Amino acid sequence: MSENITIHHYDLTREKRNNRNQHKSFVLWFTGLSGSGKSTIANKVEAALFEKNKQVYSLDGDNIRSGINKGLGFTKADRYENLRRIAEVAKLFVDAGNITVAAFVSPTYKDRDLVKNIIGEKDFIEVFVDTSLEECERRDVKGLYKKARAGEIKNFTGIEAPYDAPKNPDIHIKTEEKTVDQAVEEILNHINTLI
Ligand SMILES: Nc1ncnc2c1ncn2[C@@H]1O[C@H](COP(=O)(O)OS(=O)(=O)O)[C@@H](OP(=O)(O)O)[C@H]1O
Ligand SMILES: Nc1ncnc2c1ncn2[C@@H]1O[C@H](COP(=O)(O)OP(=O)(O)O)[C@@H](O)[C@H]1O
Repeated sequence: MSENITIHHYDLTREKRNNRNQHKSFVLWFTGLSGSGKSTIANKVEAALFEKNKQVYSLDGDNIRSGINKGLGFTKADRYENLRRIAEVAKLFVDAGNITVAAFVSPTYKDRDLVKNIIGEKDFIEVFVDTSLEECERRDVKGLYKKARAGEIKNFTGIEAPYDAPKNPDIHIKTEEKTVDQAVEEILNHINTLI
């Protein structure tokens, strides 16, 4: 099948889009436990970039899991497939000239290696939203930890399923030591030369 597919090259390239936008396109990939603060920080980063007239788009977990990835659950294999598709979508958004914000638990080294390889290392900025399990559980924003502890949710990250903390993230946000606004500022400073 794939040997019969021919790739077409379009005249309107990513470089032309980046030139018109006057900034680079890349992925800010947020990883962390449920309730760590990924969505809260990602949302504010997106808003701040939009205010600066940047071309920016967020891939939202709920939309993805109820749309393109409907039917996938939380086994290792389903998470891997979930993240593989998200990475492919993110790559398209980067090609379209967007600063692409993606906030997904993406729990294992294997998951994040896959994502980085699909997107390409030079376009991938890993943001580790580092919040202890104890604090996430204390926040329990959606009441999911309580359910997981009661055995009502299987394979919950941090409880029954692993989370491999990134060893060398591009940006490391410790939310128990920083406010949301400080985290946003740190991320904007990091990408300053790209935007
Ligand atoms: N078993 C289990 N483990 C972890 N999380 C669970 C689970 N079941 C449902 N949820 C909810 O789904 C959100 C995580 O989805 P992701 O697509 O980011 O997960 S993954 O990257 O494929 O691991 C996650 O959202 P966030 O809280 O925003 O991280 C949870 O609300
Ligand atoms: N410094 C902080 N950074 C991010 N979130 C924080 C911080 N302090 C408290 N919070 C709270 O923690 C919760 C994080 O929830 P959320 O952003 O939905 O996490 P996630 O997307 O990782 O599941 C929010 O209620 C947020 O207000």
